[in-house]
Amino acid sequence: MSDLPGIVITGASGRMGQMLIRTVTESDKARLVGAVERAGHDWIGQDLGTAMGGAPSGVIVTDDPLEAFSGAQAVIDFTAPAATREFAKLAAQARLTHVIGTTGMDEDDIAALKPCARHAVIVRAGNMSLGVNLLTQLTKKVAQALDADWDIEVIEAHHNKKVDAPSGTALMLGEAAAEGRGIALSENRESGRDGITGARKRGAIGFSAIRGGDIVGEHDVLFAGLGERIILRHVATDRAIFARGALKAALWGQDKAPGEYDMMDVLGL
Ligand SMILES: NC(=O)C1=CN([C@@H]2O[C@H](COP(=O)(O)OP(=O)(O)OC[C@H]3O[C@@H](n4cnc5c(N)ncnc54)[C@H](OP(=O)(O)O)[C@@H]3O)[C@@H](O)[C@H]2O)C=CC1
Ligand SMILES: O=C(O)C1=N[C@H](C(=O)O)C[C@H](O)C1
Repeated sequence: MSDLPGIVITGASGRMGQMLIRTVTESDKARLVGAVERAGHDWIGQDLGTAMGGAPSGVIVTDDPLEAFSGAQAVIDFTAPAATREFAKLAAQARLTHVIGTTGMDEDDIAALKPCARHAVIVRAGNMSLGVNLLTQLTKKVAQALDADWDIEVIEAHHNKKVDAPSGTALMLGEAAAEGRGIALSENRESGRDGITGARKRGAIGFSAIRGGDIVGEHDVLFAGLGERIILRHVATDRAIFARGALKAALWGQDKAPGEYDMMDVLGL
């Protein structure tokens, strides 16, 4: 039996689930040992490779996460907030590295991870790509250099199946801008403008979301001053960038102490 870290993918049939399965399967640094889907899903009990329209893989899709986690070293989870909360408890029980890409988690969801991080290495980020994590650092630096005469707006675009807004990435970028400016995002966030909104509040950090077609993910951080604008932009054209980052995080977590980490820790940024 190989001693490469064994990885389980949750939400196996999803857009990211399938991309993660391909990424882990093609990697020579890890092996795919489990695939989890929701009870009642068509894929349950089927060979994963066959379900994905390819050759048999030897991994049977299960709706029993605890069973899948028991033979693994890491779980990569891009699903939904309620599912991620449940997976976090089970990953802690099995002492796994839990890589969380799920977005749209509220304060309660995030607080629920804390006790799990006493037993599991949790790496969570709204975006696992190298490019966006670099952009986050750049955003913080630019915001540090500019005062509130420069209005900050985060504009994001995603495919028409996305269920949460602003995107996890937009919130990461907004947090970085707020940190650079030395303010709390929660007290300065402005989103969903419609109707007679009144003039823009000085110092606000604005968010706008576009949804359409098959857009993978695009993010602009706009710094609008008097007579000039700076735009920092990231364009994702392939979901493989998120999957590669997530696999890197799962491997990185193997020799770390339990706790909560993000992609900045993984990438050393
Ligand atoms: N951090 C990052 O870098 C990135 C994060 N994301 C985030 O990842 C998440 C998933 O995105 P995407 O793949 O596009 O979405 P999809 O809807 O395509 O996939 C989500 C998958 O999770 C499954 N799922 C939901 N609830 C459960 C459950 N209780 N048990 C088992 N499986 C469950 C869904 O099953 P079912 O269809 O039956 O509901 C589905 O297969 C989103 O939050 C998205 O924002 C996406 C890309 C990058
Ligand atoms: O749902 C998506 O697709 C994506 N979600 C993440 C987010 O909310 O920022 C990352 C990426 O932009 C794709």
